[in-house]
Amino acid sequence: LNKVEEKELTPLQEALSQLIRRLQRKDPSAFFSFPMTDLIAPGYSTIIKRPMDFGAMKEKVKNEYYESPEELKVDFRIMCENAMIYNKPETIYHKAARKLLLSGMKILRPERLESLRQSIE
Ligand SMILES: CC(=O)c1cc(-c2ccccn2)c2ncccn12
Repeated sequence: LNKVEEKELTPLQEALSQLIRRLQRKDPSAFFSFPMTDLIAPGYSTIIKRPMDFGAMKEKVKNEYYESPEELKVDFRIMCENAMIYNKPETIYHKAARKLLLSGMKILRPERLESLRQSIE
């Protein structure tokens, strides 16, 4: 290990990081990379009770917050649903969120998470 203690990732952290990489490829405009601010989204913090973004998910993986891939799936769904709540249906953000949710649910489908969990037990 070099001076700055480089922590090895656990198998779960490796698997979750790979899932996030796959999910982020479905957000080419990076609409979901960073938390919303009331500056770019007026009233966001009063309307959305559980803000979530890919950066926050990566931080939770790093801090070993997630104990299973299913917990990551919950945050992913919240992130997409937040955008479909805050943004009107005709906006690019609402449409991007709906599309991202659909493609994400394929990546995170139960069978895949099952076999992933078995592979790291
Ligand atoms: C995801 C979302 O709700 C969102 C992302 C963005 C956004 C805006 C610029 C760059 C990246 N993401 C945004 N802007 C205004 C209102 C809502 N949004």
